[in-house]
Amino acid sequence: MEAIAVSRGLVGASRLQSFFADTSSSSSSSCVPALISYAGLKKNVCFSASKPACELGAVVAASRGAVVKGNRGLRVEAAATNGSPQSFDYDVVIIGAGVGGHGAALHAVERGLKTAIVEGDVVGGTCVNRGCVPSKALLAVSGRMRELHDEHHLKSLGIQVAAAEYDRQAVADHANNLATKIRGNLTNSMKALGVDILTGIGSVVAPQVVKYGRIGFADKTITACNIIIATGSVPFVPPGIEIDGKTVFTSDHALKLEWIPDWIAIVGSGYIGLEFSDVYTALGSEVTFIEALDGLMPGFDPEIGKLAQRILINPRKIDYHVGVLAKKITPAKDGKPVLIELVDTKTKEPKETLEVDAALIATGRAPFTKGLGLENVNVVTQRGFVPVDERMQVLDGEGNKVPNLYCIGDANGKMMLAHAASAQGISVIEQIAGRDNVLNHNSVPAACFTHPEISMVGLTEPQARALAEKEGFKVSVAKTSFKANTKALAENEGDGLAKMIYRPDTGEILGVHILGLHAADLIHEASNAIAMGNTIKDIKFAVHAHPTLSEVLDELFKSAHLEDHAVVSEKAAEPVAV
Ligand SMILES: Cc1cc2nc3c(=O)[nH]c(=O)nc-3n(C[C@H](O)[C@H](O)[C@H](O)COP(=O)(O)OP(=O)(O)OC[C@H]3O[C@@H](n4cnc5c(N)ncnc54)[C@H](O)[C@@H]3O)c2cc1C
Ligand SMILES: NC(=O)c1ccc[n+]([C@@H]2O[C@H](COP(=O)([O-])OP(=O)(O)OC[C@H]3O[C@@H](n4cnc5c(N)ncnc54)[C@H](O)[C@@H]3O)[C@@H](O)[C@H]2O)c1
Repeated sequence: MEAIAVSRGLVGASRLQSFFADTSSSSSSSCVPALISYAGLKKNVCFSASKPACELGAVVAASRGAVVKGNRGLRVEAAATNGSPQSFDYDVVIIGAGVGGHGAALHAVERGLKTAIVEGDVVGGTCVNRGCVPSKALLAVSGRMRELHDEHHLKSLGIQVAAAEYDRQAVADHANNLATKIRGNLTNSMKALGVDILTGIGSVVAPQVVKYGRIGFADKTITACNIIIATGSVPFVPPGIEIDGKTVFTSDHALKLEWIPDWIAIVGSGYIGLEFSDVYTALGSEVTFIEALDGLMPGFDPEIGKLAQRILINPRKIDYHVGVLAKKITPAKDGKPVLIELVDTKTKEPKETLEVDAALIATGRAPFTKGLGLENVNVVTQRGFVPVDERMQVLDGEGNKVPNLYCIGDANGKMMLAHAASAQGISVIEQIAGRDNVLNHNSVPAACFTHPEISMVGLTEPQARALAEKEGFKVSVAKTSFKANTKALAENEGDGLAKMIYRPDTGEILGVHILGLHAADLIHEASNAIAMGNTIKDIKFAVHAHPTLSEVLDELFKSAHLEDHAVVSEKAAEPVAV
């Protein structure tokens, strides 16, 4: 047997001792036998199909005979393989350098894993270049414009300003410059930590083998103990809609802010539609929403959606058509406007035809997984999404885990948010490093950066009630208004609501939804509580500085009515030494 060294992954000596002390042996049909030795101890192991060559949080192979700092002497004597390479160029190779891939890469280095990231376009992916970052730059401008144009609001604070104007190109430059800056930050952070950034389109050509290079000329091959797919998503454009990038466009084009249409139809009233309606109306456009479902913002908690309609839609130059699909959209041509043919969503009967200056298509996103070579590892995508289990481990056509292959971020469709992609990446690296980790997606917050903002975590009220009915528990709802908050009133921003859905018997927080000033920042007290498994009884005695917006949540937790046995938690009742 040929000896190969264990690379990088630093495993504590005590953990190694207990590993060798454990005499139980594992076996499976796809067992890969190997002899591990450390400080005179020897153990026959079986690298299971689900974790071949990645035992002990250490990663087997890489440079033969290399001495590894921290695990000097830990050796694996020839783990034979089942078609996989016997040694690897990298412990982890990530395909796609968006926020998901970036988060995974940084954490992999922290865990001592040799890491490469393959990027076919520019570092930063959607979020940095065509998503969160430039859109928030535009929203920063729309927030200020909105305030400066709100004479009533300013007067009530005693402020007078001359009419505010904006320079479209300068606003567009702000968004573009910010994306460039953040892209540079991401690239530098990976380079500084020693992540190899490999340029080209990557694909999986065999288990633990990645090819990359120019499209059609992918001629470089690397091997990896673990592969993480993080290839993200692209705008989904329904059939019948013709994109010309000028008068009919997606968020990819809209973020460049090449012009401000007088009248723009926004197809889809989800996150993108809502955020862009905030931008366009602040910059002077009139907006018409076209929404397939029966109400605007169907993804939000219905009560928050209704309030959002009162605050973010009705007072603005926005009208809407709901329950209709944009069946056909023709770009403006030869002096003719953009034509939008609407049909009833349910009956498909033709409704009216709209004539507008521009149309933004914000009807969701499609996974970017074509050409990834997933068929080489027997993986069948579902509507393009890569099927994964709760640990982001890729599942094959028969529902079995594909060893050493993970998929994170938009490409798996679990939760299309930047921080969710990154959190999934970190969770995967933890597993690769030998620490089991399952991300609780119910604790992942989301925010829509309108003015004011909307944020949420966990279940909506209808979702919670459906679950309660199925599992047989009671649900209660607590609410607090921004109108009762001193800081919000000092800012003259009393419009808003915080709502918590919870179990009165246990104090478990099922969901929190906020609409109001800085809602996107406020949500973290609730999301962290859910992530940590804290109940209302644990946090209702926590002290909040006065006067702050965070007192909105303080009031929310305090106003919950818990059943007697749930009121005093052990933690809260513990005497505190002074
Ligand atoms: C307008 C807009 C605003 C948004 N705002 C927010 C927000 O405020 N907050 C939020 O949380 N989320 C927001 N999102 C969503 C967020 O951008 C995505 O959830 C996030 O970018 C997903 O990250 P990812 O790493 O999975 O994929 P991506 O960011 O899409 O990155 C994937 C990367 O993989 C590369 N790639 C693809 N295929 C290959 C291949 N075969 N080989 C090599 N490289 C490949 C791509 O070039 C890309 O760089 C927004 C999205 C949009 C469109
Ligand atoms: N602040 C943020 O976190 C943020 C901002 C922007 C985007 N995103 C992410 O990007 C993703 C895409 O955003 P999005 O707004 O495009 O999608 P979305 O899924 O949030 O909303 C799409 C909306 O379009 C409607 N729709 C779909 N097809 C239609 C049709 N043919 N005609 C009319 N209406 C139609 C849907 O009913 C839905 O309301 C989301 O998953 C979101 O998580 C997040």
